[in-house]
Order: sequence, then structure tokens, then C-alpha cells
Amino acid sequence: MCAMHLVRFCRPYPGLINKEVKVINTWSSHTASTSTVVRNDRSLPSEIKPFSAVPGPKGLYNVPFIGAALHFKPFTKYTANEINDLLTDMRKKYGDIFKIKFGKDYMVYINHPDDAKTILQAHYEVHKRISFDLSETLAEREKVNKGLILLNGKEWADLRKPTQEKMLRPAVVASYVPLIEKVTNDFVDNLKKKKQVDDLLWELNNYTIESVGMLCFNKRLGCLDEGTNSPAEVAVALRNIFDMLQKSFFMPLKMYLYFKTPFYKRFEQEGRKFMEVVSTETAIQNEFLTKLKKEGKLEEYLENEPNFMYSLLADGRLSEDQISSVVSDLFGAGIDSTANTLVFLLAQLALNPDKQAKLYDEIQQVVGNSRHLTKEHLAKMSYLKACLKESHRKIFPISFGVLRILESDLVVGGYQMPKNTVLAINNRSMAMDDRFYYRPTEFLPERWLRETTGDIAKSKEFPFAHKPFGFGPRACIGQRFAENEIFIAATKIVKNFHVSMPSDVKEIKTTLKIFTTPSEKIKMNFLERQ
Ligand code: HEM
Repeated sequence: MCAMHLVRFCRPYPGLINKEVKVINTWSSHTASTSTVVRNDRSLPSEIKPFSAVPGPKGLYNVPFIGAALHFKPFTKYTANEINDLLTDMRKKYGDIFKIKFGKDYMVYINHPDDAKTILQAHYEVHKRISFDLSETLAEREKVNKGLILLNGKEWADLRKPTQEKMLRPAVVASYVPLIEKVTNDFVDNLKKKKQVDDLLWELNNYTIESVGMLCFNKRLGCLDEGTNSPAEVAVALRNIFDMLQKSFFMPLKMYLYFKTPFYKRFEQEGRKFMEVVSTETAIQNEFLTKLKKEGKLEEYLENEPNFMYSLLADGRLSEDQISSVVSDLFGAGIDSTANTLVFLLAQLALNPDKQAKLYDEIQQVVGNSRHLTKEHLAKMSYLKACLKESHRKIFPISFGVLRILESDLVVGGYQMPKNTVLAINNRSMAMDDRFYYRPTEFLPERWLRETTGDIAKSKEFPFAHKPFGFGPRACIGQRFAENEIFIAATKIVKNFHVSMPSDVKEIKTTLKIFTTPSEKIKMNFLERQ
């Protein structure tokens, strides 16, 4: 065992500090106040226990491949799309840390923020992502370059570095505000005509395709044009792709790795539809840029509009093939993620009219009669930001939570986790845990405001309980773009409409398709404000 591991063993792990502590509320913008809180009520093993002692289902459940099948229908009431319910039951039975065998390896579920912190702050060099073997098999069979989502180690870092420089810089993000605003104005105009929608997710899918299309291809793809009532084919393909990925993850026998099974063939068909759109649009964008360059008009064009693909081409560190794979990943990851987030945010506001009224007041105060939204407006809207954070907490957006594969041994919650252990941070379960959140079942954006103190602000004690965009070098690369898009859409929609749902709807039922998504169509009324 190396010296670093010994140091880890000797260090008292965070959860051992299990007593009343004085906490300075440094988040108060006015005066720092002191309050006494019970930080958590964990009971941890008094000495470090081996991995074999991590609790979890016993017996047949631990037989490689077959064991996983026993957790799902027809043996239980759960399907792969409802794995969250299975995990909630296991959390109740086994506690803050438990392990389940999926395939041939264990996956360890983490339900305490102290442990989430230990894992997310551990040292990683390869930053290996858990295998989406269905997508990997498709990429290999179709001879398509893998992108940010599938690559690891140096190949991933070579793509990530230049892309991140272009995507996460505040100035770049800000330059997209006017472009997204135009897309949002068209969406709002459509809502004014419709007044009511029967399937909010599909409407928002068309909106997010248009927004992320502006980032990836600098082009409007026509999904919001008059007469386009059906969702774009690419959105349908993506929905099916994510559903199949979710299912493939928990399949006991993955025959598609060896043969083109009917399940694989359906995935291939949807994958090809998606890739067709991306390669067509990428080629058009390339042609457009080459033409402008030949005509000597490129500089002038770039002065007026940001162009993400051009900035990657001009950077010189990535080949055209690598750029295509980056654009493909951004387009694929950017549509359903943001559309679902917006559905749930609007639904929470509809179910909580008092919070909607408060948000409307903030919008009126900050934006008033300005014709355009600016990054300065967005920066001032703290209640809007709190609404998004709270909506993500109540309905956690990612099916698996944030996953990490250990690159060296690590003590987590009193257990010795060996190198290569797969750990899943179960933010969804922490979100409903009253050790970390005051009245966790309620939609209370106030809990996130800087000026909030006392019990309601308990969540601020546990930042690692809530990581909807992940953490560290492998965190969501689209976070800033997504937040901008969500803030602009929510601001414009709430400014223009009072949103409501049919009176018999009291809660939103969800299912998991990589992203959390409504299990039934969501109807929404958009009553124009006078
Ligand atoms: C509300 C919307 C979104 C949520 C909740 C979300 C969440 C996440 C999460 C949790 C991860 C994994 C982070 C980790 O392991 O630490 C991730 C990765 C990623 N996201 Fe997002 N995301 C969203 C929107 C977007 C958008 C709009 C884009 C593209 C424009 C995008 C592109 C990506 C990509 C490419 C990765 C993989 C990054 C890598 O492995 O280097 N996401 N996202």
C-alpha cells in the first residue's frame, strides 16, 4: 500500500464528526449570524470495514448477470425506468451506503453528502466514465468517432480542453443571450396563439432543438415555424435512444454486444436518424464558413455573431472529425436535458402560484419594460435561480445521479472501497431526506436565497447533497448554456403568461430515460397577462 493510501486511512473521515457543531452562516449578505444546528445523525462503523461489509442484497442477488434481473419485473414490481423506487426501498433497508450487483460488478449507492464530497473531491486522472456499452458498440460498428461522453483519459482531455474554453467562458455564454432570446420570442409567440398545450415536453423539445441548434450549427432548424405541430424527428429519435440506453444499462445478458439483436437494430435505426441530422447540418455549416472565407466576408460575419463551430475550427487543436463528434454530443445531450428541466420548472410554478407570483414580481422589477433581456438582467434574478435549483432538487434531472469510478483505494463512510469501484451519488434520495432539507417534499425556492437563515436554509450546509450538473473536470460542459436557455425561457414565459395546469393535477409523475421525464403528458394553460 502506498504512502498516500496510508494517509487516507489515518485521516478521520468526515462522517465521524457526528455531534452538535456551531456553524457560522456566512451566506447572509448583511450580517453573519451564528446558529447551532445538528449537522447530521449518522452512525458510522467505529473502525474502517472492508468492502465485503458494505450492506446490500444477499444470496442469489449477487450472482453475476442473473442477480441484477431479480430486482426487476417479473420478479418485483420495478422496471429499469423506475430504478429510483427500487433504490428508495433499498435506502430504507440498508442505510446511507449499499451495494447492488449489476452485470458482473457492484455499484455502490451513496446517500450522504459527506460521502458524496469525499468521492467527488478524490483524485482522478483518467476521469473514466461508466460504460454506455450500447452507444459504444454502435460507434464501433458504424465507425463513428467517439465524443466527450464516451471517451476517457487523454483522448477525452484532448477534446474537453478546447471545447470547455469555448463553452464555459462567461463572455462566450453571454454572446448567445441575444440569439436564444430570438428563439424564445418565437416560442412565446407560438404559445400566445395556442393558449393551451397538451404535451408540454414536445413543445419544449422543439424549443430546445432550436436553441441548441444555434449553438451547434448557428442555424435555425425550423422546429418553431408556423404549421410545424409535430415534434422534430430528431427529438423522437433521441427520446427512443435515451429510453433504450436506460434499459440496456440494467439488462442482465447483453447479447447486443455480440450480435445485432432486434433491440440493437432498433437502437441502430434511431442512432442513424440522429447522426444523419448532425452530419447534414455540420456539412452545411462547414460549407457556409468556407464560402464566407473565400468571399472575404468571414471576419465581418464573426464580428456580428458568435460561431461555436468556427471557433473550434480556428483553434486548430481539433480535427474536423473531432469537432463533428463534439457537436454531435452537445446536440444530443442538450435537447432532452433542458426540455425536461423546463417542463418540471414550469409545472412547479403552476402548482405553486404564490411562488410564480413572486417570480413574476422579480421579473417585473429587474426587466420591467426593457425590450431585450441582457446578461445583466439574468445576473440579478436570484429568485429565478433559486426556483431552478429547487425544481432540480424536487425532481432530480439525471437518472443515475453523478457516477464515479475510483482510480485508487478510498475510505468512504467507514468502508474501504477498492480501486475501480463504481460509485453512484444518489442525489435524488438525499433531496427527500429531512436531515439535509427542511420540509423536503415542499417546493421552497427560498431555501436557496442568500439572505435566508434558520432551519429553512439547512440545505446550504450540505452543498454536496445537490449536484444536478455534476462536479469537477467531468462536470456538465453545457451547464452555462443550459442555465442561460432555461433562465431566458422561464423569464419570458412567466413575464407573458400566468401558467396553470388542470385543477385535478396535484403532483407530477416521473419516469427515467437517462434524464428524468414526465410519465404522462403534461397539459398546460398559458393565460396571457394584460
Ligand atoms: C438542465 C440541463 C442539464 C443537466 C441537468 C445536465 C447534467 C449533466 C450531468 C450530471 C453530467 C455528468 C457530470 C458529471 O459526471 O460530473 C453532464 C455531462 C454532460 N453534459 Fe449536461 N446537463 C444539462 C444540459 C446540457 C446541455 C445543454 C449540453 C450541451 C449543450 C450538455 C452537454 C453535456 C456533455 C457533452 C456532457 C459530458 C461531459 C464530459 O464527459 O466531459 N448538457 N450533464
